[in-house]
Amino acid sequence: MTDDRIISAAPAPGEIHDKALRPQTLSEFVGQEQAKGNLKVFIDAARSRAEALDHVLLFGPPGLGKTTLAQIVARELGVGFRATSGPILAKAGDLAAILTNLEPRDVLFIDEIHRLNPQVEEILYPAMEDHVLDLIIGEGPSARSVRIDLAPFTLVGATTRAGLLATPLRDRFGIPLRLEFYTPDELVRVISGAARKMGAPISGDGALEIARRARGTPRVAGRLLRRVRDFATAEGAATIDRLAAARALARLEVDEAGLDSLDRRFLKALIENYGGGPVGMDTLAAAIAEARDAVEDVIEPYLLQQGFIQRTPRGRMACAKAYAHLGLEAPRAPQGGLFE
Ligand SMILES: Nc1ncnc2c1ncn2[C@@H]1O[C@H](COP(=O)(O)OP(=O)(O)OP(=O)(O)O)[C@@H](O)[C@H]1O
Ligand SMILES: [Mg+2]
Repeated sequence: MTDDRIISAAPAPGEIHDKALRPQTLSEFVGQEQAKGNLKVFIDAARSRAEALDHVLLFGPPGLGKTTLAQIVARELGVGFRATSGPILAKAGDLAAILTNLEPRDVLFIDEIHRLNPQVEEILYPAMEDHVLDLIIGEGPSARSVRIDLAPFTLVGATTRAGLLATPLRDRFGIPLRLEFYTPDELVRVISGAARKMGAPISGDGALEIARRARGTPRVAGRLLRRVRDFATAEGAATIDRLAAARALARLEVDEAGLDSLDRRFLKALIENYGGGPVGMDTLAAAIAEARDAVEDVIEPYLLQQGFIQRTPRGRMACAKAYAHLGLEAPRAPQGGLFE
């Protein structure tokens, strides 16, 4: 299962520390400079006009800080925060109940908004556009529709891939923001901040060692930090330095590039079973016995971003870097059609 991985970007059940480590303000939120810069302008403008902020869509791979950013938006606006998620909202009435309870300018956060049921999505459209709810009361010939006015509110939606949203829904977000993978330097700041909050002394090069292997993802960085700290405690080390971090990460089977056994299994299957591709995602996911969604959300984005694999119209292909990483010889470019 993907979620058992130490470097899985999905939250583990009972990952309680996450909350305490969450940055509380925009200035405390590391990285994502472009998204943050734009957001700050729009938040300041909405505040000064005492209006609800336009609807915000946050998209990007898991664990990059979508939930954290949504909470920060509410805090910076000085308004209330309500959180729910696509799969939880089973019936239109569930969403209606939440919407009618919002105070003016509140932030409603809907995580996994690509998983809304179509009936729920339908009542969301007029709510987002005109701040009204159109409900049908009764059935058959006696059914009638009633319109309820809502307080102006801000919907913050989060999804791993904006392409999963229906176009009419996507178009109703005035502020779409893509979150990017973090650089190792940014992750060093995330890790140092988290270590300080945990009361775990860590050296600069210790933080860098973890950052380099955290797949550009703060949630992974936080999880690795906690495990590395456990190893350091067991060894009686006062400070987490580079060597302590490297030793612990080796024991966790996270390699130099931040790939774990599942990533390596994916690359191996692509190269050894399918000659480096191109091969379809369904075939590949089946080859490593994982759900296609999990592979597309969790494994693939980082491998793509790091240039281990390439997406082509005919399927996924291994790049030279993947062969090199696994210590395999890459085929020559003309025959193999290999990408650099
Ligand atoms: N920019 C950041 N600076 C510092 N810490 C961060 C940052 N972004 C995320 N984190 C930390 O990483 C963890 C994961 O963040 P968060 O839960 O917001 O991710 P997410 O994008 O909502 O993930 P998912 O898509 O899985 O819901 C949290 O513990 C949070 O404190
Ligand atoms: Mg989240």
